[in-house]
Amino acid sequence: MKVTVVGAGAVGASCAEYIAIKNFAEEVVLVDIKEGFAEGKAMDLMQCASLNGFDTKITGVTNDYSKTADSDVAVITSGIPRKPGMTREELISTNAGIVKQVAENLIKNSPNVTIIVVSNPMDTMAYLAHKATNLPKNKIIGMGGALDSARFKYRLAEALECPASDVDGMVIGGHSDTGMIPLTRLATRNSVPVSKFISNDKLENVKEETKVGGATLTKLLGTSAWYAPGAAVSAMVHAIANDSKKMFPCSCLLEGEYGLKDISIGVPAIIGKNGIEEIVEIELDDAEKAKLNESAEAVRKTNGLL
Ligand SMILES: NC(=O)c1ccc[n+]([C@@H]2O[C@H](COP(=O)([O-])OP(=O)(O)OC[C@H]3O[C@@H](n4cnc5c(N)ncnc54)[C@H](O)[C@@H]3O)[C@@H](O)[C@H]2O)c1
Repeated sequence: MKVTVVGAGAVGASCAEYIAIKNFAEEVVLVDIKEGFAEGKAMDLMQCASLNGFDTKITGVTNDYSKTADSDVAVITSGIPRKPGMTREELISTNAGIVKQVAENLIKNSPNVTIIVVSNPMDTMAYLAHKATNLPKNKIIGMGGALDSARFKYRLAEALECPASDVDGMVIGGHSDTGMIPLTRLATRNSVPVSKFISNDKLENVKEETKVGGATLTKLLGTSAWYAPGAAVSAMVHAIANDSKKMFPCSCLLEGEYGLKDISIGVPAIIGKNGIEEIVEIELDDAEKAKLNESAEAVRKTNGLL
């Protein structure tokens, strides 16, 4: 498998590193617009090969898409991240132009590529990638829910005072501080509803901490996070490479599922060699349905700024 990662910054490089460490891809091409930056990151990462025991070949190029030709998967992380106090939506004016141009360059060189969009505001950037490339809807996946769900599980494990591997949970909806919907009703610890272990107040707190998970880190770091975002993308790339049919909540173009149309937003989907193999429609209660509709309205408002 050949993977292109556009943007060799914090998230792009972390994603390339996790892909290499998992040792399932033949080649990762890092692309950046900053002269020499991707080449430098690729060289640094390749110097980990003998230490971390991987054979994946990582190369870096400055804005040369000919080197990305025939990629199976491309990850778009190019663009600016938020600074403390900013919302993801505020990045649209800079990132929309970058994502559109990058998506067009990618498909010129890899017409059969599956694209994973990471740049924010992610749901709108995934929608834009659909419009810019006209790829089949299963070939463009927005990464948000995989990360938000990992953050949800982290907060659940913290509240339950148990290992994260004991808990399961999912976040759907828009990838924004207000649009995320952590599904506390369905979260479990080894199949037992988490409400058996913690109070409703604590569960409400977990939900709120999850929603501002990115903002909390941005405040601490001065820029947005990269390790968990990189790990979340690499898990999705791995599912495509292995045709694992693993379920991730991710931003999918909806055509009537969940009663929504012409919008890319976070819902559970099966990920395999064809990208989105199937959108899974789970039964939501009335409150969750209302939240999803509200979240979709907010995403549509941001889409209107394109
Ligand atoms: N979806 C998510 O869950 C999630 C999580 C974290 C970050 N993000 C988003 O990912 C993006 C990247 O974040 P980061 O922390 O890696 O930022 P960063 O600044 O560290 O890296 C971005 C890189 O993109 C490059 N770039 C800019 N324009 C480009 C172009 N036209 N072509 C190629 N490269 C270009 C920059 O030179 C830079 O190296 C941001 O928009 C951020 O908000 C999304």
